[in-house]
Amino acid sequence: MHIQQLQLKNYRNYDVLNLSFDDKVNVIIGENAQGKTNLMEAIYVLAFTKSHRTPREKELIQWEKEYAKIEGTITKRNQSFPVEIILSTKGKKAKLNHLEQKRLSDYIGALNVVMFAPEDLTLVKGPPQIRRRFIDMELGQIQPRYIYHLGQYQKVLKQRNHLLKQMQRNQKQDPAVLRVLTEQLIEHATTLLERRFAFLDLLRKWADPVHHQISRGLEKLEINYAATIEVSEEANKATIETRYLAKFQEIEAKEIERGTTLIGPHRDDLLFYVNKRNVQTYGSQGQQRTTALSMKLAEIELIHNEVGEYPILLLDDVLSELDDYRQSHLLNTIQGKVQTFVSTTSVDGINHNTLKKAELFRVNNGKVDT
Ligand SMILES: Nc1ncnc2c1ncn2[C@@H]1O[C@H](COP(=O)(O)OP(=O)(O)OP(=O)(O)O)[C@@H](O)[C@H]1O
Repeated sequence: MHIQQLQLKNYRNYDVLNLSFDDKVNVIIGENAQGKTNLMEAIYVLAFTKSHRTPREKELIQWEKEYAKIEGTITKRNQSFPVEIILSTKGKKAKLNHLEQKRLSDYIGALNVVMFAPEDLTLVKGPPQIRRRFIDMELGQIQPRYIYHLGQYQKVLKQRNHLLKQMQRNQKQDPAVLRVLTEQLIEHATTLLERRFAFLDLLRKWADPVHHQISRGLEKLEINYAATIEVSEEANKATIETRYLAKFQEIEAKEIERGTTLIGPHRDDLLFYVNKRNVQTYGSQGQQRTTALSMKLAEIELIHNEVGEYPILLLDDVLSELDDYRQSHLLNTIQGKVQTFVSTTSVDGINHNTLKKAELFRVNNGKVDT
């Protein structure tokens, strides 16, 4: 799939922008703070309805303006269709084929995007929420129903945490209410866990050969899911539910004492092993980078396999962070089949042929010259 056109209005430092893209490689070049990431971010928002760098959507609207609009024309399975996101101080609207979608989960998935930015290099070493976010975003874009379940889980989690806080403060609360919320939480937690296990199975299938190749055959990558209950990935729904229930009963007093929910998918993590050693603890910086790159490349193949089309790849200021070998591997892999956007302050040191043939966009203070 690819994005043919992009129009922005009041988006970050862009007043009005109207661009047509090459369906192979587009290089966004400019000095610091001119709007390169803003442009990449706009494409990301068009896919996910939210930014990769801030949860505060107000920041996306140009200062002093009431709303921001991102419009795109997407080509997928040989058909072109418009997509649109409108952000305003009152909320957010997502339109597909000019029709407003009631639920964002009905919109997400229309456009598939894989973003690779310097912060993704911390996927391995960084805090667990980075890895949970990775699973949630990537799984969500191939299975929009997952986003719905995630939303339901978060809603109940919030209510349950609120209740536990009240119980912690010795405010009179009916323990039966806690039991009801626990049951509801378990139901959604089980669905999330089952879907995450299935996703991981797919991810491994692609990540393992990719990693083997980038490491020149020297490394074997394994990815494990660390859940807050003891359960195998093959476990069925009933078993997962039983394990959650038993654990919640075991830790009830502790949860009240702490005033928060201590187990569930919101506390799970991914563990990466290279040649049987944990990369988070023992991996060199190079191995951690290779692992992060393997995950991104695996995602591209996974989406291709699940959706039937390659996603759009956004490489935001990340090529210069990779050494020549990893850079070439990445560019060779995507060459000719993945519409790619590369942002950079300079093309010096990026010698790959793919970039020499790319369409250039020069960004200067919220204006773009082609
Ligand atoms: N809501 C907003 N309204 C207007 N301008 C904004 C808004 N948010 C950010 N900006 C401006 O956008 C610019 C930053 O753009 P961006 O993050 O795309 O930089 P960049 O070109 O990617 O630079 P770098 O190479 O340093 O990452 C800054 O000048 C900032 O002041």
